[in-house]
Amino acid sequence: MSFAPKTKMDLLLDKRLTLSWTLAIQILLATITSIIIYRRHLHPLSSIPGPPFASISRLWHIYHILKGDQNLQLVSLHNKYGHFVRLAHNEVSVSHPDAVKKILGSQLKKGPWYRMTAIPDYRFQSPMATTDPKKKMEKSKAFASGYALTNVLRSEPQLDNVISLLLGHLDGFARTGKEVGLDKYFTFTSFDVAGEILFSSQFGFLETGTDVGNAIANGYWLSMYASAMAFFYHIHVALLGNPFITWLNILPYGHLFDTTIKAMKARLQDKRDESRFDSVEYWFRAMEKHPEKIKWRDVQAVTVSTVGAASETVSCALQSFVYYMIRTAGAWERARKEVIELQEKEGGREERVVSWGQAKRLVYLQACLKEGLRMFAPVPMNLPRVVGPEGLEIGGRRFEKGSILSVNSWVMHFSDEIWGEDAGEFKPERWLREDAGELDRWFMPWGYGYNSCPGQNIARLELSKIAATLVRDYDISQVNPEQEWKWQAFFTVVQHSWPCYIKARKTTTNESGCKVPLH
Ligand code: HEM
Repeated sequence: MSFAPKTKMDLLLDKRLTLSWTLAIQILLATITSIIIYRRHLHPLSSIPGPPFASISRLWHIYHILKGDQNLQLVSLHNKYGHFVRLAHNEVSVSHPDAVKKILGSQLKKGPWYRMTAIPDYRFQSPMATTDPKKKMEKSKAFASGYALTNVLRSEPQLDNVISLLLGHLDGFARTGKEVGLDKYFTFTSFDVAGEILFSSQFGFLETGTDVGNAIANGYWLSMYASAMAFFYHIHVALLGNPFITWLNILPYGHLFDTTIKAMKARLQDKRDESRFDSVEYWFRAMEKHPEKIKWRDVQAVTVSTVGAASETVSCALQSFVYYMIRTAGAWERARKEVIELQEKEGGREERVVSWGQAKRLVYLQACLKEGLRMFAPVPMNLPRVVGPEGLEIGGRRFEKGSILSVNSWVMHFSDEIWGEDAGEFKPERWLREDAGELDRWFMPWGYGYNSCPGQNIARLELSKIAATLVRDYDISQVNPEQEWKWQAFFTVVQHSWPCYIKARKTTTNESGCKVPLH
């Protein structure tokens, strides 16, 4: 290596290099400053109040997504600023009572955020990932039969089998008196139910009593990643959401994806005759009937996205039901009395799982489930729509083409203006009042409008049967009744860390003379 002194030419080059670096940094700083000034003071949304940092970038929102408290932040910001909060430089969160109808109930294009829901990569364009309303509705229509309640009810006996596996675990905890993490068992159940209803095959969580392949634990990180990276879609595609990564099969939801695709492939090949009429069967038939419209990849995309959409959401709703019911004096007993009275009249007490035919008619229980969904909506993210060329007026404000307006179920569900001063309290009775029908206009755990949850009837079926069976056959109490649960609000919000004790109500005496659960 030579250390020869620098020539004049070298020094000149060094100087030029230093100058060009300085210039580059100055240009960069000037650009950033201009962007900040534009977004803060000149942007069409600049008059909307909100956290100062949110008005200049998406990073304020991302920070709270990663922290897991985006929903509560939004609730308190709306309490402070009113109907409109600037959530990011290009997005306004709206809580005006007309928001649900005017924003979600219209046919505005979905925000670019939804593209992220193409799983495992951008080729898998499910209806959820499709942002154009017409295309999205056309796709959804093609798949609607797989979610129709009358069709899904053909699988009720299989659903009962999965629920019985859950009850078997609960009986085990009742027998030993050990504490149980209901979050874990409810999530196992919702995944296995999804597999059973969609493609007649469970993931094996309940059968093994374990998180097979760590799929659910990994889902936590995936949900965090997805909810933040959705705003940097192109980086996501470059990093993970591309065919190469799919081919490498290294994504952490491997077990869920593999089981789903394996079950579907097996069905396509030779096992189709043995299968019952589950959702995938409807979709295969639609594919055969309209090969020009529905391709094999579309069916894969819909099935994979449905597994994701159908699982943690249901677990969250079930946990919410149990948590609020056991913390509300007299609620569990009242719901139990309702099931027992109905079954004394009609029979069904000996059935391991309460039937849908009965569960759907339990008025108080249904009100409790609904109130649980209001208090703890499983999807805590703002649902964004893009204002079209004609602009949009809401609450006396006009928004121009291209503005992103979004509605958050937590914000709507905690609005005193809509629900009254007791908005923050679990009160199932509000759904039994005469004006309850009115309240439905702002009840949006399923979203609202053309993009609302297509699986809501399946969810109600599952939730009603499990909830009715739990209140009838078990007593549940928190290990520490004072302790609040923990949760993080990413793509979905899933609670954890609220251990419970469980007692089985129907007992019998075993050979050793001990009382054990009857089933
Ligand atoms: C308590 C349980 C559930 C809740 C609270 C819930 C809620 C939601 C919400 C809020 C959305 C998004 C709406 C939007 O972006 O505007 C959604 C989408 C979706 N949900 Fe559910 N869901 C639940 C259970 C289910 C179940 C059991 C299934 C299927 C069996 C399902 C299938 C889907 C699908 C496929 C989508 C994407 C819809 C699309 O864009 O086409 N969900 N759900």
